[in-house]
Amino acid sequence: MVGVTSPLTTAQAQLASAVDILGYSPGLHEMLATPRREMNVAVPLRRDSGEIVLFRGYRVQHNISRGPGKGGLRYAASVDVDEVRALAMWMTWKCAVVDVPYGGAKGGVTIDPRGYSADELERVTRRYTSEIMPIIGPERDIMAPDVGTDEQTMAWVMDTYSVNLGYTIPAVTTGKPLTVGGSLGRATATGRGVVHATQAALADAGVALSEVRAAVQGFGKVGTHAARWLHEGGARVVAVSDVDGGLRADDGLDVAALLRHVAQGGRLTDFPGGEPVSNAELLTLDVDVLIPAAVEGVLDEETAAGVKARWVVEGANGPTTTEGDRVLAERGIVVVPDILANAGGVIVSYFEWVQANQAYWWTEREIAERLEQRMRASYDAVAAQARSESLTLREAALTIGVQRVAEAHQIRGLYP
Ligand SMILES: NC(=O)C1=CN([C@@H]2O[C@H](COP(=O)(O)OP(=O)(O)OC[C@H]3O[C@@H](n4cnc5c(N)ncnc54)[C@H](OP(=O)(O)O)[C@@H]3O)[C@@H](O)[C@H]2O)C=CC1
Ligand SMILES: O=C(O)CCC(=O)C(=O)O
Repeated sequence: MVGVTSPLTTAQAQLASAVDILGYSPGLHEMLATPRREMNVAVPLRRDSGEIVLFRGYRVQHNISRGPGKGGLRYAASVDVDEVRALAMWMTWKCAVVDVPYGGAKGGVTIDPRGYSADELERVTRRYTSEIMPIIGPERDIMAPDVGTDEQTMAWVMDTYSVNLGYTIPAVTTGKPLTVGGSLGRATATGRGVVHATQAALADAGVALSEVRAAVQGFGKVGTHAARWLHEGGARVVAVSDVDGGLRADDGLDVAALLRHVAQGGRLTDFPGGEPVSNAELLTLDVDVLIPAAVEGVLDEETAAGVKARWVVEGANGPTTTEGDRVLAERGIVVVPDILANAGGVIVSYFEWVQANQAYWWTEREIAERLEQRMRASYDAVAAQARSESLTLREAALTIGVQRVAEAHQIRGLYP
């Protein structure tokens, strides 16, 4: 996507650094680096106009040693198999770091959803699901929304899977609408978890959320809720952006009014309560906390050199390249890594799957409390490892995640 370094290069370099710290053999490294299973499918679509177009679709199960594959489904024109491989690998370490009983998977279709009608997107989703039917299922691989997909997409996937098997199977997807077995709190979970991670990192430095100024890149399913929870927690959100650019207000944006404006169909950049700011400028604003919550690779070596925030909390997957990460570390900027910071989504997806399997629904308060507990416990374990081994938070999170996966292989007898 954005940037010169590909997401797969970044993901592989991160794994290599964890393997180096853990002292693993080349054979084990290769096993951890290699996706367990991949499907590459053609997804034809008859457009509303009658024209036939063809997309590529992928589902990559990077690792299934700790449980079923788990991870989102992305619709974007820039999707390719290597990006999906990287995202699937990050899911593996993420699920292990926050100790949910899953492996890691991800899916993608090379389609820009903005150019297609809802009926067309439904047909694409049903065809893609039918093509990958053999490898998904509530015990095999469970999908969730990612960039360009949403609750409706998950309802179509669940329905297609269910009608093929002849009965309703809500646990095949998470992030579904509540009416078909979705969970309270899933829609807001990733953004909420990002704010729990932010609070935990700030607390390590004796700083309260109410004392900080923050900028959020990306105003989708993650960014909107991150901005909202930051605002509600007393932080001053001074800039937000979407693909068309951003808005800044040095005294703080009225996030509640901005969310209402966007919910009513307004463009973020047309909101009257701020000045324009570009996506590039947003990353180097004079803030305490920077939350990249859009796409990969935006914090490369050059951009990282200009970051003024003291904390970078990765709402997106892979927003920082390996070179960007080195520069941020050298400059003493604390990076709360994606596999920890944005894990709130998969944590509540896990709660949704548990509820669907038991056909018993929890209250919103139970979900919020359990999410916070798990985010806090995961952050504390990563921070303790970072302190005791003199690692960055990313190195600590990766070594915890990679080690848990390697141990699962070892105990199952799959050690090479
Ligand atoms: N959804 C989830 O639960 C989880 C998502 N993530 C990760 O978080 C990130 C965002 O996902 P999500 O919020 O779900 O996706 P959405 O599609 O809901 O939102 C993406 C946002 O990023 C904006 N955007 C797209 N391209 C750019 C760009 N080049 N520069 C700046 N902004 C851009 C979009 O703008 P516009 O709307 O105008 O297109 C939109 O505001 C991804 O990396 C995803 O993998 C991680 C964990 C869980
Ligand atoms: O909720 C999930 O299962 C996974 C969400 C996701 O794709 C991610 O965490 O990157």
